[in-house]
Amino acid sequence: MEGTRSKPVRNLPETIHSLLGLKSHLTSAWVKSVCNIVNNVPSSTPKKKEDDDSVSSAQLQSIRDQLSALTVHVNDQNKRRRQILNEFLDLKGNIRVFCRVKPLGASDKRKTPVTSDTRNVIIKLTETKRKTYNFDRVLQPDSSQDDVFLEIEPVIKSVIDGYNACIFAYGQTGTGKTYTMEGLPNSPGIVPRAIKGLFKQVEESNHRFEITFSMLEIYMGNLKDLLLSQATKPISPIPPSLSIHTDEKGEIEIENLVNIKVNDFNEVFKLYKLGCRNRATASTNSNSVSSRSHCMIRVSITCHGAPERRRETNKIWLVDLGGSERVLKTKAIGRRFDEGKAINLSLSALGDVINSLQHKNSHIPYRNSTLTQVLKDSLGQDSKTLMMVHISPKEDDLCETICSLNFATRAKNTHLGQDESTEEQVKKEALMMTLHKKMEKIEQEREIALREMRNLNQTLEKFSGKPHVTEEEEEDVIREEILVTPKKRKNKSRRASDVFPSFMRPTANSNRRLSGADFSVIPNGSGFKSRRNSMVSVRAESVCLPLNKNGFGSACDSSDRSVSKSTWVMRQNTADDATVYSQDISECDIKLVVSEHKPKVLQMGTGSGTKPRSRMGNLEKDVRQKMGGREFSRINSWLDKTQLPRTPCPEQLDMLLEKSSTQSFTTEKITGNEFFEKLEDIGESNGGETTVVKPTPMLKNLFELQCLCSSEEEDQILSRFPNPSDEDDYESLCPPTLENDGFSQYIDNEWFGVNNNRADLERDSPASVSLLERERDLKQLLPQLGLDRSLKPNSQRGLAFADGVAPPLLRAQETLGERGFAPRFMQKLQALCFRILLGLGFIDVGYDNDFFNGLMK
Ligand SMILES: Nc1ncnc2c1ncn2[C@@H]1O[C@H](COP(=O)(O)OP(=O)(O)OP(=O)(O)O)[C@@H](O)[C@H]1O
Repeated sequence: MEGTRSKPVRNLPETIHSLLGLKSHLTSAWVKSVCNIVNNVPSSTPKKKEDDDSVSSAQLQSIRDQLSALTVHVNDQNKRRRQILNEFLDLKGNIRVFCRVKPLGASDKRKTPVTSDTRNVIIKLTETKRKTYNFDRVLQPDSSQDDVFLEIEPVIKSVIDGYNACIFAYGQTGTGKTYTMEGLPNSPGIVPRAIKGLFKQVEESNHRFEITFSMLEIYMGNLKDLLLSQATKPISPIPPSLSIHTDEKGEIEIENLVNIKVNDFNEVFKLYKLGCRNRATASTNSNSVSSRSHCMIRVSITCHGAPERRRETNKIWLVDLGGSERVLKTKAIGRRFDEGKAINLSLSALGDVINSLQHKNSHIPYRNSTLTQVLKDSLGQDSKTLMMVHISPKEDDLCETICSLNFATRAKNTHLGQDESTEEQVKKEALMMTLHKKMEKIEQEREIALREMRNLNQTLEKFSGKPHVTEEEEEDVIREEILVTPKKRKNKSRRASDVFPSFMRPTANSNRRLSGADFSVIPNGSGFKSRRNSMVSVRAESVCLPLNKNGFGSACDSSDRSVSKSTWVMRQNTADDATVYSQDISECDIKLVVSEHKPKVLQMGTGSGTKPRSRMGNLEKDVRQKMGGREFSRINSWLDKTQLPRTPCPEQLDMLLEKSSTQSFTTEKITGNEFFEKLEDIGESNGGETTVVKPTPMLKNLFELQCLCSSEEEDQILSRFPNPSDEDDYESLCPPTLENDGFSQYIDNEWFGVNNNRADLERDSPASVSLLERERDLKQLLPQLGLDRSLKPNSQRGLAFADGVAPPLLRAQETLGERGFAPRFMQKLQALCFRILLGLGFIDVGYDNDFFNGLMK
């Protein structure tokens, strides 16, 4: 800089000299032209900018035009692809039957009577007699899960194209149905691959899809929602009964079935795990964890504004059928026998339906079983059906294998296999190959177009700050707004109990049928409160079951009737019933007594004779579950409501930690803390300065967590804590005493480390087992929550916890200041802790004075 500035000074004489030398050139024309240049310099910059602006806006418009053209092009390609795929699947057959042969076990050295090639299964009946069964495809014992999915893929694509589809696994118990459908962690089966495939297709598509997930079970002819946690106690709320309906378009809808919107595979996986836990399995002679029911997964897909799709909303059913086997062979008795009978009856009905469809009969006997009623719109017409028949190559299983193969033969497309001449088959194969190639070409072109669209969108976003929104996407946003808004007004509707005399009010059962888990409240006395402000207790007062000689009546022989009349009741499994659950008993009559809960003033101390707050834990759970009902559309909130106890999931924790500004416990004097504003002025005034305790990150953030109860629930909980308007009313300031129930009896104070006298915790209760399973998670989570850092090295009763004892999550003693706060503070604190417990899902945990005293030490 120095150099450049001094240079003209140094060269000034030379410059003057040269200018003087040039003076002959300083004509008026020269001066004018220089002036022009000089004039143009300042004015040229803004002008250039204007040009840039006009160019970029033109560019933007051109990008938009290109995007619109590409959208049209891709839509067109989608349409063509759909047509070709449909043609391809038509040639293959809309109902296709595959056979999968299970590999022989290492210990099974005997010779197998089953041999196979890619299309045929040959059974050696005697030394001289062989029988051949042919299929659309035979998956031989060495076939992998990849090979299976390769055959499934076109069906998944057709689901994206708006067709209904149904893939089910059929076969004798233990032949690998669950292996094919679910697979193992290292070799996933059809269900995870299909769902992943769907999400991949959705991602690649230029449309917006909404995907929902449901999971149900047909057990003994009755439907059970697998996404609803089973009630474990007699007083738990009864889940809504499911019933099958056909809408005006002929689509099947299952009323009250939980249908949860899912955004990615992980969400589906969580729900799937939840559903599997609720499944009915038992040990049979053939399989130690045999499915005693049909497990059905439904994935529904909605896409608005895609006219090239067959339907706006369509679905795919993925069904793991119950194991078929001759009940004589299994020597099943009692419930096992009934289960086997029910499974066989519904499988036979399924075979009848498929056979009638294949023969294009005028009457299709859908109504013969619950299974076929549910699948009605996904079997036949233009739906894609794929049946995987599983057989065992073992000699011992030969009879079952022949039964399964005969079943499959009935279902098989009569136009395929041996009924076709070789010439016809070759012609068809060639045509299919051509179609396949065409489809591949279109897909490649589409992929290029989509990539280009993505690039253009990025450019557009860079220049204009917002992505290109198609008309369809705009419509979606508007539609979502329209759909979401009315939900908020839901609770304002009047109840039948407000309007009708008692004899006209719906019964508990009809309520359940009509409105899911929404129980009707019978007003008790004149002061009927709205649901928002009243506590409701629900319990089954009496249960009348039509017991026959064999115990509970089997519904399998009247599936039609049982669908509409089935009701749900919990009962404990009897010793001979090893089935993991048994919720649904047909034709039973349940009297529901629903009464309003009146909050009462509580007695101080644990030893009080009367415990007016008894069953409060359950009550809260009831309310939570009831409020849950079918209204949850978000998977996490659904899981929060259905899985107790649970810890915040890792994603929530990440979010929580990210949000957390303070990572360690501190006690300091602050004013106007946001957290305590929520608790109102609970601190003790101290010379004009409010002494409060800065909340721990965990407490603070838990408050914000989604898994905390809704404001409505909070109101209900807080209504149990009387407002101490009258300071002299010491009774009202007593902490609530919740009667221990369920697993809380095993953990009560030990949970919080207040009373360590009880060394021998019982570990065999299912509840305590699940709780202790959580303990491991919680221990791992503590460092993340910053709780471990708050420990004092010599703390006797700090946050350290003995092995095997559940961690004292909320015993953050340092944070809670000194003793001597007014009872009012105690009371508010209890309310807060209760909320946190509820948020964490530990609502069953009983707590009493000791807990709070320990907390305050
Ligand atoms: N193709 C296969 N390759 C490897 N293992 C298999 C295969 N098929 C089945 N198995 C194994 O055989 C066992 C029984 O299989 P699975 O539970 O899937 O049978 P299932 O037909 O679903 O029985 P059920 O009807 O009683 O539920 C499992 O341990 C499974 O891993």
